[in-house]
Amino acid sequence: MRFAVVVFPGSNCDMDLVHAIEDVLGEEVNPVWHHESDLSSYDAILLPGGFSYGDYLRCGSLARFSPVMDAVKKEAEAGKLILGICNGFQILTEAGLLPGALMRNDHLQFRCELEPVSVERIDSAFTKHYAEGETVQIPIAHAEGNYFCDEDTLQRLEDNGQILFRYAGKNPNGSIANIAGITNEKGNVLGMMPHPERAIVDWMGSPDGARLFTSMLAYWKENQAS
Ligand SMILES: NC(=O)CC[C@H](N)C(=O)O
Repeated sequence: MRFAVVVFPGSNCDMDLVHAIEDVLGEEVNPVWHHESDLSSYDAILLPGGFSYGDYLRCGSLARFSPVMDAVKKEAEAGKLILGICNGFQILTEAGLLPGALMRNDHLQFRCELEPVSVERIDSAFTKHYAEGETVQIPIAHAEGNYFCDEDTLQRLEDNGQILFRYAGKNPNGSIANIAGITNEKGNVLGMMPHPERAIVDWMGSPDGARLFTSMLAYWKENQAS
């Protein structure tokens, strides 16, 4: 399986993601500069965390105009797996690949802490290696993780099972319905505020993020076979 990690000016979790894919999966992974216009040779595209374009105007609002985003949209439509983590999630909402928006945390502080997160369904491409009803520990690190959408959109997210992760402890940012991560309707595009690449082995505080990556690989292998 070939992974692309898109690097925007201001990304700072790109190499963490590259190492996570190498260490957890041992699969091929390439950092790809945001000027790239063809991602067709990749099976999965990862948008990392950070401060793209210095978070000017609004997190992700400038990165969504990067040339690479047309290619990301094209591969998303083709059904490839797209994962946006933190700033990557913000870019996916700004680009319209996911509904809703990420606003400033309600307390206006940057929060960096290990967070209990409930896995809402395990029949998705990203969560098949988790257990039903499991609460995992994955760190957050953001100032704008306060997910918001209108009531109709929220109802649709709930009805379609698009909410994959919710904060299971005290809501750390004011996010509506405790949302920590959502997919698109087809389920191949995931945006999440917690950082699974920062939780892949015990010494990091939790190994729980690793299974998100192993889930993606297992899903891809199954789809290859069919
Ligand atoms: N770790 C990150 O990706 C941070 C995202 C964004 N810069 C924020 O503070 O919300």
